[in-house]
Amino acid sequence: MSSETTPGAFRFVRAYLPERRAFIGLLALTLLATVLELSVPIVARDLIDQLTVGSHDLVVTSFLALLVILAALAEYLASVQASRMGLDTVKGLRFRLIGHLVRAQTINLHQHHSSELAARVMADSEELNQVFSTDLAALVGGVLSFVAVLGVLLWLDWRLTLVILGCLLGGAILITPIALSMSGLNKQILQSYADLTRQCSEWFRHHELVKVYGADHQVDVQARQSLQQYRNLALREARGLSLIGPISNLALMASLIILIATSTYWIADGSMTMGTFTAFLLYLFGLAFPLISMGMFFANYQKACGAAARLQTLLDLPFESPLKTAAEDNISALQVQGADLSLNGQRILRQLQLPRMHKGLVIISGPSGSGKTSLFRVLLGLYALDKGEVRVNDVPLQAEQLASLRARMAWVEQEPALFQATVRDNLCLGQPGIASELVYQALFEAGLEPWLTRIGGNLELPLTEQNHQLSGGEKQRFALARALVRPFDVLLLDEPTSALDKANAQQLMNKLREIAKHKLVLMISHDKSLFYLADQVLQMENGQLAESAAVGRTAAV
Ligand SMILES: Nc1ncnc2c1ncn2[C@@H]1O[C@H](COP(=O)(O)OP(=O)(O)OP(=O)(O)O)[C@@H](O)[C@H]1O
Repeated sequence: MSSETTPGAFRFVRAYLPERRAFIGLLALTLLATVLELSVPIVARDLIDQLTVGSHDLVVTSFLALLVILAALAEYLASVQASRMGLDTVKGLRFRLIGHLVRAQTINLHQHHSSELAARVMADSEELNQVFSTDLAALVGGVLSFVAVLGVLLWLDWRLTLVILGCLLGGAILITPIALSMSGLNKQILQSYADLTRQCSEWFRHHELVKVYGADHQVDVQARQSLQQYRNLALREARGLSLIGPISNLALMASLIILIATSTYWIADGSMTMGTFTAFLLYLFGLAFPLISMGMFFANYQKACGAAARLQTLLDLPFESPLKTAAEDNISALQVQGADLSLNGQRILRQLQLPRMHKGLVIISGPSGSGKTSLFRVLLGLYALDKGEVRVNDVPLQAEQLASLRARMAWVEQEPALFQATVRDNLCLGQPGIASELVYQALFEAGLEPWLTRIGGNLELPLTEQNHQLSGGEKQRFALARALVRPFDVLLLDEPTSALDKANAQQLMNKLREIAKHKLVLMISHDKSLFYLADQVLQMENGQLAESAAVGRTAAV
């Protein structure tokens, strides 16, 4: 489905709606509640007619009390069932959205702010929850009781019924355009909410920068503007929704006045009993409330359609590869042939050729912006090439092999990304259940023994969002430890020594040389003093390989 089409909210959530059984349950409970509620005025009429002639039957009174209690119980159960259905629906939808977004193509995700995506997954879907829980139950009950009440009223007095119905339908007609305007407005409100969430997240995440650069006043200005914009949109919506109540009340009041005026006349001339009048009064609400709930459903459904359209654009983001579990194939050789890559109209890699590599330490160097990190992303399958191929074990890499490829690769990013999670969870990413001994070993191998001692060897220590528990260099080594925890054939390191002092850099290089005896280690570095340790140095320039030099080591590549 294209992002331009607005899917009906029903069509959009169809896949996540609960089983038919749940709907039948809701319908049965609502039907029961409606029948019980509709029986109350009839029994009340008999009781009042008895009281007006001075008699009183205890059985009728007890029956009426029982009906009221049972009606309340059935209504309660129907309401719980509706909430359960709404919550299950939104749970399924959110699960699909989260799963889709973590598997969507990296390049598309780069266009969105993570907080905005999070806000959309949670806030937009909440609109659908409202419609498919409370409103849906009210609608089902409303339609049932509307039809039943209409039948009873026509039987009691058809002329009066038609007059009252006319007043109520007039109210419903007035409400319709208000409801219809909700879809577009709600899209704007949700976008404004997502924008605000993104801005807040940026301000709070970079609060130190904001303080040091005295940008707090700038934040004030932007915050005031964004909050005002959100408030104005929400107020427009509130104005629309607030009209529904008074219009409904007006229609109800007009009906009531007509009902009382005509009934007084008929009671006086003896053609209507007090009991029938009371029943009519009670049933009037049975007509008005369903109409109000239908109006609310209609308005909220329009809002939900706006939310569904926004969420559909997220589900339209293409997947990076078909979902497949990783196979156990080892990577014995890696090569790049004629790689072309453009991002946002800019050519990043141009006919790049990388020699066939199988083990050893290869350093990739070159000026800033020459495409080294992008090359790593290509090797990891995060960026898809426009032309050319990555060859794994001498065969062109296919999208469906990505999971297998990644299962044999370990990546140490340029700016180590750490989760706000425990040390263990950060290190065992994608490898839950790894023994603590292996985690400690990876930390030792990455040269983090002193840090581990400082935190008392506590793998359950939670890292904060800003990861202040680690220095810049420690973060780099922590990212290396995360890579070393997993089994791999190829280790990709993006400037791993940039934040290390000489001693730690030397220690890291010794470790990499050791690994390179059996595995392929690709390392991006600007540090020429390390080149002598490499088996090969590849020099990149302007998205191409400028130079390739075998250095006097084992020359295993
Ligand atoms: N997702 C993207 N969207 C747009 N441009 C991108 C994207 N990723 C990388 N680029 C651009 O590609 C070019 C190469 O970036 P890359 O990070 O690969 O360079 P690099 O050689 O690793 O640089 P450095 O040594 O400074 O880390 C840069 O100009 C960058 O702006």
